[in-house]
Amino acid sequence: MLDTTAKLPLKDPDLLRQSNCINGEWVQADSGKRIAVRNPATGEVVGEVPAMGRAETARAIAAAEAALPAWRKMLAKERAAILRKLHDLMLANADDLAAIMTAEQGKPLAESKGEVAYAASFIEWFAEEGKRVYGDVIPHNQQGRRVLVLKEPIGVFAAITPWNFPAAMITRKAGPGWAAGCTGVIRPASQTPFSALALAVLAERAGMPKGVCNVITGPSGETGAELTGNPAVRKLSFTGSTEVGRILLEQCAPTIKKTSMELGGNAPFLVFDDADLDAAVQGVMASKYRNTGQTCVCANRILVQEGVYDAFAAKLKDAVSALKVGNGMEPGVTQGPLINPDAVKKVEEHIADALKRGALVVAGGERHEKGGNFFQPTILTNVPQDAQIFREETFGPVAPLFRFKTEEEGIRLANDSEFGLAAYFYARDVGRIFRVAEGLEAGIIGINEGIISTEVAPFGGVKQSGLGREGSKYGIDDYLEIKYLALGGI
Ligand SMILES: NC(=O)C1=CN([C@@H]2O[C@H](COP(=O)(O)OP(=O)(O)OC[C@H]3O[C@@H](n4cnc5c(N)ncnc54)[C@H](OP(=O)(O)O)[C@@H]3O)[C@@H](O)[C@H]2O)C=CC1
Ligand SMILES: O=C(O)CCCC(=O)O
Repeated sequence: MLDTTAKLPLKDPDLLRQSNCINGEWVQADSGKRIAVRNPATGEVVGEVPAMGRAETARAIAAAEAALPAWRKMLAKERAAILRKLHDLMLANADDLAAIMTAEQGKPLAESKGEVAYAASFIEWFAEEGKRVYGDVIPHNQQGRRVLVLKEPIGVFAAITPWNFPAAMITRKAGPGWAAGCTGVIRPASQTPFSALALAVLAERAGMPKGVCNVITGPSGETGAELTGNPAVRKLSFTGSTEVGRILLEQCAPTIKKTSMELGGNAPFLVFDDADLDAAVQGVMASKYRNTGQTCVCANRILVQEGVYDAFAAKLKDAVSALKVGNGMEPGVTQGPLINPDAVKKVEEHIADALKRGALVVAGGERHEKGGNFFQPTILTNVPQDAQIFREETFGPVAPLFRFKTEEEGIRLANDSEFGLAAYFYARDVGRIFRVAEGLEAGIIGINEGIISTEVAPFGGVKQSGLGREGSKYGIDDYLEIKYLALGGI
């Protein structure tokens, strides 16, 4: 195991674990194989984690299955007390959790701290929601009979999570799962396993019984095949690309698992003639450049009505010039690196394609002089609708500005995508606000608002952006089964 203490000084070095948590034991892969995790800002190895295979994944599932009866039998109030403690521990250790996250993911330290608080908020929220899982009494249509509806934990869940939100995408899944009385196996992205393992350390300290929280790392094919194929897993929750979501859905089909899929987006961001342009610029900055453009709800297509197009582009250019690119550990940095060299190539490809079709570079447009995975915050104008960037999620710091004439055209362009996760628009006319909000095909609509993420709201998409909702009172439903009791002879 690598000595990580010098590279990443933490107040509590025990939070950085290079082993996996199965049934409360901290273990290595049977093969002894390990995966190196690199800091995307420096290329340095942050540490190593076990390369678990199918057998170890099956053991983690068996541990969750064994822990299930006692955990589901506990009072929701008792589970909530443990979850509340976990929430408090996350906040108490926020500096260390943020440092671990920035080291493995690259986002600026302030954003990492924000994510730790966001991640903890799901634990707190669902600790409370778990106490309010009510059933129903349905009035019968015959004398002497009654119908009672119970909601019960679905069983063992699996969570497969991405690298862009190494903590929050876990707690948004495991929080409702644990609160509902389910036990689980968490399989984080290979690029960002340390945040997940640190959460397992804190869950243990919070008093979570052995086997309730298992975290495994390893090749996605093998671990994924077991998590989707094992009949003991009754629920899979995935956040990641639509392409992988499709594969996982297929793999879950033989054992008919309940699935939640939070997949790719291609968010339109409409700026109408009547918008407050300064507010719209702020909204784009918050939505587009958050996490260096690497979120599934980042504005991907900025559609600007022709009357305000030039003024908006000029204001956006000013705002982008204030961004500071660098290692997220450095003070003042607002844009960290992209996750890996492939991500940089994809951004370059989208820009080159747009330029070939007549777009103009207003800001950035190239790799950053710092080299590595750093890229300049970019604005493109006059982007045509046949550009690749119109169809595909860029997942990088590129704001492409498209032009539209009428409200109808704006809505049509916004909906011209197979995806439908988030959509945003800025306008002031109240009639327009309703027409556009109702006309947009997306699960989340930001209206004069660039940040739509909060634990109190249902997060999820329509069309090929996924299935199900996470967060809010609805987020626990996917971890519950409905059972109805038909009572006769009364
Ligand atoms: N909706 C979202 O929030 C996200 C969307 N994306 C989109 O996807 C693109 C590619 O990013 P990428 O990281 O490759 O996303 P992926 O969908 O490939 O990865 C997401 C998670 O799924 C795992 N995974 C990948 N393949 C399998 C498999 N066959 N079985 C089980 N698990 C699997 C990954 O593991 P491992 O890390 O080992 O590969 C990771 O934990 C991005 O550019 C972006 O457009 C990406 C991340 C999040
Ligand atoms: O990009 C994602 O994978 C999820 C978006 C994070 C959020 O805003 O909740």
